[in-house]
This record gives sequence, structure tokens and C-alpha cells, in this order.
Amino acid sequence: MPGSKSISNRILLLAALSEGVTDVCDLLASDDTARMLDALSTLGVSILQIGRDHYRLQGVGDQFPLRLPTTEADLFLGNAGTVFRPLTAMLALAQGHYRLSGVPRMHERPIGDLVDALRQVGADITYLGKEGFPPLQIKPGRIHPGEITVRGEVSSQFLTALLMVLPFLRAEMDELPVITVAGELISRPYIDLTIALMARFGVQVEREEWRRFTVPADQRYRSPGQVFVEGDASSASYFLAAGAIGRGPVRVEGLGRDSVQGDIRFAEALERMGADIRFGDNWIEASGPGPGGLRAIDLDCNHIPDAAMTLAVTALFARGNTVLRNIASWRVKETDRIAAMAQELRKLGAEVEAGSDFLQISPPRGELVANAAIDTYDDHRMAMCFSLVSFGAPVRINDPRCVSKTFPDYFEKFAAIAYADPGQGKFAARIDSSDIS
Ligand SMILES: O=C(O)C1=C[C@@H](OP(=O)(O)O)[C@@H](O)[C@H](O)C1
Ligand SMILES: C=C(OP(=O)(O)O)C(=O)O
Repeated sequence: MPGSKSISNRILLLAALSEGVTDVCDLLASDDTARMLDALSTLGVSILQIGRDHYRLQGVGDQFPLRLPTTEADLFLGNAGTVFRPLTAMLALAQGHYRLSGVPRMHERPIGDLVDALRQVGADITYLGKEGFPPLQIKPGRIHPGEITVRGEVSSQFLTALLMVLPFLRAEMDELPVITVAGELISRPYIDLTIALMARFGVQVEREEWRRFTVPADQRYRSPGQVFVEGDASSASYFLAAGAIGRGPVRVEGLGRDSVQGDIRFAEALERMGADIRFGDNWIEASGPGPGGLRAIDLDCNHIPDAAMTLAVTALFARGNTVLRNIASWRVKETDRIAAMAQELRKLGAEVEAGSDFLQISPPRGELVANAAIDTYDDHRMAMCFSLVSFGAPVRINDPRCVSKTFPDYFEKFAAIAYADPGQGKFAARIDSSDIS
């Protein structure tokens, strides 16, 4: 598996904010990590590419207030939530003038909760377009330590962003910088991931439940020297589903039973659907009962928002009605994923009910509709998920290159599992640069 997007971008940011030199190995090569690398080097962080997936960063050091070598920059951050949100927090604390923008869809993805939270500690942030959304203008603020309250129900990335800069809100007296979460906190495993990676860079977060977070004074980010990025658990979900839908086995390498990524729990969902899952230290393997042998599932997906999309397409191969609950955050990601998923599944003959925060999917009574043209809405996960349809019927996937957000050679790898076992019947993939079928 290619490196985890969530780990890659966190490590790059933490390395940039550390004292010392960090060697980052097995970094994901994709649009989202390119946005982070470009932004950090524009901001004056020295980054050396040593090998294809190996980068050396010289951190700007831990200082209060935070100062970056570049004090004025216009940053284009694409559609990368794991870049836009954390950099907003970092630059709000830095004493400079920065403009942050992205693709049109990024300008429809909310950021108001994070901006409100940063303003509580003196950040100077202006909306350049619609109130509550990028693009943003950041100016030197009068940053002071204090209590921050942030809402947790739109995206966990706001809390992640605040946690990562919390060591820079160092109190001058006894007061500790504290973050309190208001309302429900969604996508919680990503917060565990943030805290685990901060610890690797020498900063221990203390928390009471998932409500109150603090960094005891005088902890600074220090480079761990060398860090390795685990394989991406969300990317693994497509291959594990392939193993479950076909007979498999399909083995993914680069992550295993002790993964720090929440999406590893996708494997449990497949198991509940009837797949056979095995874990090693550095691999996961899925095999299945074959087409038609899986059972539908009713699942609260709050903890696996990305991998849950893979379940929606796997549901086409399962007996019964699959219900995916607690997925309201899908509406503000790369596209409105609830609407997009419902629309495209229906093209295959599935019966789909889409609610504000759930999807119910019943597979077609007979065969899947053959040669449906699936639209991908510039959403990498739509393209990757719908490749699984090919286990049941030929399918065309429009604009497939959107996979470059997190997995540029996805279809080449997917085709490789097809060719690895031609005995599985009608399954074959044809790829050229503009068209996948
Ligand atoms: O922190 C992260 O790395 C991520 C958090 C999740 O977003 P939300 O917290 O908005 O659900 C997830 O969907 C995204 O792909 C990556
Ligand atoms: C939601 C996703 O991305 P982002 O990091 O841009 O939020 C995703 O990768 O599914």
C-alpha cells in the first residue's frame, strides 16, 4: 500500500515544527502530500528529496511566538483537508501575512469552527469569500494562551489542527493551554492518530475523555530522527473488499494488526459481512465466500468515515439491506458523498435511500446493470470504490485520474490483482490514460 495520507501530512507538519532534522521514509506520493510539501517549502522549511518516497526536513524549531522564514505567502492547497486545516492553525500563530486558497470545492468545505476557535486566542483571520469558508487571509495576530472551545461535529480536522499547534500556545504563567470540544466529536480515531504522532515528536497530550485536551507546559517538538509512514488503511479497504467480494485471498502489505489508523477497523466490518480476515505484523488478508455470499450489515460508521464508502459498494454483493449510519460528514468532503453515492449506485440497479446522515442500500434482485458509466465528482474515493463493481459486471469509470489525490497508480494496482488470478472468470481491467473500463 502507498503511505497513509493522514500520517504523511501530519508527520510533514510536525517535522517542520520540530527542532532538528527528520528523515521521513515511505511518504505517500500524491496530490495531497504534494500540496503539503509545496506549502512548507514556500514557507521556508528546508526540504530535501533523498529518494522517491524519502524526504529530509530541517525543522524551523520550536519557538514562541512561532516565526517562519517566509513571512508573506499566497498558498494554493488544492482540496486537501489535511493540509488546509492544520496550516490555517499554524499560520494563525505565525507572525506573517498569508493567503490560503484551494480548488472551488475546497471553498465549499466549512472552516468556520476552526477560525472561531483560533480567534479566541487572538488570531487575525478574514474570510475572502463566503463567511465560514476558504479562501482565508491571515495577518499577524495578538496571540495569547488561553482556553479554546471548538465544535467537534463537522470535522475532527479542526481539533487536530488545534492540537498540533497547542505546544506553541505556551502559557507564560501557570496557566495551561486547554482545548474543550463542544458537542459531539466525530471521526475520533483521527484524533487518536494526531495524539500518537505528536508523542512520536516528543509532545504528550493529556486528555479527559475526548472533551478536554491540554499539553503540559514546556514540551517542544523534537525530531525523532527517522520516521516511517505506514501503508494507508483507507486505500487498503478497496483491496480487502476485493478479497471479500471475490474469493481472494487478497493480501495488503505495509500495515498490520497494530496499525495506528482507525480505518483498519474496516476489516471488522468485512468480517461481519462474512469475509475471512487474517492479520500479520505488516499485512492484512481478506478472502470471501465469492459473489452473493456476503451478508448485509447495519453499521454506525462514525469511526471509519472514509472506508465506510467502500462498504456502500460492497453492499451490492451482499444479501439484504445494508445501512450505513452516522455519515453526515460525507456531505462536506470531496463532494456530497451521500448524494453522489446514492446516484451512482442507482445506475447499477440498486435501490438506495439517502437520508441526511445515512444510506440504505439494497442490491438489485438480478444482475448488476452492465456497462454503467459511473461519474466520480472529482472524488478519488468514488473512483476507487466503484472499481469493485467489476466483480459483478463490466463498468466504466469516468474521469478516473481523480485518484491522484491519494493513490495515483490505483488502477494499475487494481488491474494487477485481476491479472494475478484470471481464473476468477469475467474479471479483467482495461486502462488507458483517460478511460477506465
Ligand atoms: O484527520 C484526518 O487525517 C482525516 C480526518 C477525516 O475527516 P473528518 O474529521 O472531517 O471526518 C477523514 O475523512 C479525512 O480523510 C482524513
Ligand atoms: C475526506 C478526505 O479528504 P480530506 O483530507 O481532504 O478531508 C478523504 O480523503 O476521503
